[in-house]
Amino acid sequence: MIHVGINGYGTIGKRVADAVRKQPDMEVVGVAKTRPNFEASSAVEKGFDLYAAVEERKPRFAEAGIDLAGDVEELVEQSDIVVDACPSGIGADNAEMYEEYDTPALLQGGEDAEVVDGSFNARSNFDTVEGMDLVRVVSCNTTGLSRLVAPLQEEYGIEKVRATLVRRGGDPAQSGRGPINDILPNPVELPSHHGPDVNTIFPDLEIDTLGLKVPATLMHTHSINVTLQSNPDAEAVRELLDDERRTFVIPEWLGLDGAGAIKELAQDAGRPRADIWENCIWGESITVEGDDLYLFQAIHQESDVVPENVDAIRAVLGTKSQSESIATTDEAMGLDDSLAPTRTRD
Ligand SMILES: NC(=O)C1=CN([C@@H]2O[C@H](COP(=O)(O)OP(=O)(O)OC[C@H]3O[C@@H](n4cnc5c(N)ncnc54)[C@H](O)[C@@H]3O)[C@@H](O)[C@H]2O)C=CC1
Ligand SMILES: O=C(OP(=O)(O)O)[C@H](O)COP(=O)(O)O
Repeated sequence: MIHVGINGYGTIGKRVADAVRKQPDMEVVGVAKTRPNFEASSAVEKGFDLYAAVEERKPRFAEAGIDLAGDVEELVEQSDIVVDACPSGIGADNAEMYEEYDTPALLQGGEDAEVVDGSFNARSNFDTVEGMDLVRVVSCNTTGLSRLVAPLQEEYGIEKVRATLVRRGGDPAQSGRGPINDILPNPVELPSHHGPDVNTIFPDLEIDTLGLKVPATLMHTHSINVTLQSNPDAEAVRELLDDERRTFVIPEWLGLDGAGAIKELAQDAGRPRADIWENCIWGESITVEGDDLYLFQAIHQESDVVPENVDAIRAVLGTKSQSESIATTDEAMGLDDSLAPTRTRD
């Protein structure tokens, strides 16, 4: 059994904790929280041991009637690996603690590439992180781009990727974020961090990325142009992408016109928290003009990195091969249960 600690139990941390708990080869040691809130309450309800991330705030847990199993340092010491899902920048601050206890850790996409020994995407570079102390699971958008690049690169070769990322303003519970009535170039300078981040996974790839932020909370949407090194027809590209494990090529008949409908489908399919772990690629958008491929895809920012974190645990510890790990993760999480009966998988 791999003993996994989760430090930071918010949007990403709570999802990773649930996914890790479902794995046949993993056990959640506990989760660290800074304060008692609704997420601490649900962690207790789920039976996760709670550890205090900030010593001085321990009395607040006692006042809320929440028992603590210890301090975050104890969690780190007892864990074979820690998934750090703290807000951007805090993961880098925590690196010293992980080093002190000689516990490898996964940081998230909000951290800078320079902070870690390597960046990770299960489909693209699983074998590169074994034995590393500090690994970054790249951001939701970067994960979505990497999953797309990997099969296209292998099958057709890529001359250049140009991606415009229409980013949700905040997650549904982040009531303080925006914009609420605007469309912002964000960042206004090129490239956005996503292109250089994709290059931490594919060092030699030519890629330009532009970002916008819009008043939406459900998903990001990508407008993609890939100049290929060969000229496949659109149907071949559709089949290639449909055969990937963590992509969902949306058939036209489903009538999914946007993120709202996709989330509704996930809810109807009984997905936990209506999560969509796959890239959602509109089948009709897949178009090839000469050697230029175009498509639209939607990315569920709160959950696409969750199976990636699970695979990164095994990749760092070297306990399973890439294909074994991805298959185990997907089966345990229910990712193999397609959102709609559009394909069969071996
Ligand atoms: N929310 C998203 O859409 C995605 C976020 N990420 C990345 O994941 C990381 C976490 O993001 P979210 O889960 O969205 O943030 P969040 O704010 O929802 O959750 C972070 C949690 O960590 C807690 N925390 C704060 N300081 C802490 C400390 N010192 N020790 C332990 N816990 C602490 C917060 O109270 C909160 O519960 C960031 O690097 C972010 O860039 C990556 C992909 C998507
Ligand atoms: O990793 C994410 O997005 P990103 O790939 O645009 O940085 C998550 O959606 C978090 O982004 P945020 O920094 O806007 O909360």
